[in-house]
Amino acid sequence: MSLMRIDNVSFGYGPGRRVLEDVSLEIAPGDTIGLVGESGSGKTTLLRLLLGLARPDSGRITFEGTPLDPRDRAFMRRFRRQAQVVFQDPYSSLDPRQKIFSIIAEPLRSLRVEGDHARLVGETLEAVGLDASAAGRYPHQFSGGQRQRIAIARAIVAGPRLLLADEAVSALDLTTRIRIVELLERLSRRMSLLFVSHDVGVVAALCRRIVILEKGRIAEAGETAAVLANPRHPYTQRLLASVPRLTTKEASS
Ligand SMILES: Nc1ncnc2c1ncn2[C@@H]1O[C@H](COP(=O)(O)OP(=O)(O)OP(=O)(O)O)[C@@H](O)[C@H]1O
Repeated sequence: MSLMRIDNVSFGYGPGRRVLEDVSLEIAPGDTIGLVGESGSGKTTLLRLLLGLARPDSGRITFEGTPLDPRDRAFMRRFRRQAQVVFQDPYSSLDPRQKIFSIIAEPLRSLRVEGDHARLVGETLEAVGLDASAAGRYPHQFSGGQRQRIAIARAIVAGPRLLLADEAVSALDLTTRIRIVELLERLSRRMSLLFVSHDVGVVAALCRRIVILEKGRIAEAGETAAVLANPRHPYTQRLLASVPRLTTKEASS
């Protein structure tokens, strides 16, 4: 069974222009999918719908076969434990007044996860490449890349099956970006990953499948290597032509 499905979803922020039009997408357990498109193509909007933060005007979104319904609080709490998100900006996404322990443990508290939170936070910090002692410090004591590791730790601490990443490496310098992509690659071996990006190169390095969004519609989708080797849609061809050199998985490892 698929982990998450979007069937024929359309959405607009108000009457008038549609932001997403007849979008269908299936996320299987273990999938790594790159969602690519120019600014304004609707990537973040699709992510918001997937998280249940907005509801489609038409079509259906299901998680493990159950339709997402923000009014069903018990289901949404179970769903939030299974699907977590990392945003672009590691500076604004962490509360500067809270210690790292409190930031990472927040989903454990709000999702009422049982168990030893201190142990879980320590293990998760180590899983993202930070020392467990980081728990006692504040966000300003860390670099941008380290903050993004902290944001990733908060997203994975409750053991989600799906990680959604919205431009999660775009704000980082090149070396840090490669390290965080490597971390996401490692994590993707134990959870599904939907990686939203305008950077085809990073998607080529990280994602087995690629979905290309153009003005709210899926222009092309398939195995990343096949789509990039033989782009059929003119939009994909243009997008690829604008990428001077792709960073392939081999080249970055
Ligand atoms: N809250 C909102 N209210 C009204 N329109 C919005 C809202 N959020 C986004 N839009 C519009 O919806 C369209 C899609 O925006 P969205 O942020 O989903 O695109 P995106 O592909 O993620 O872009 P970017 O790469 O720049 O983040 C844009 O035209 C945008 O102006």
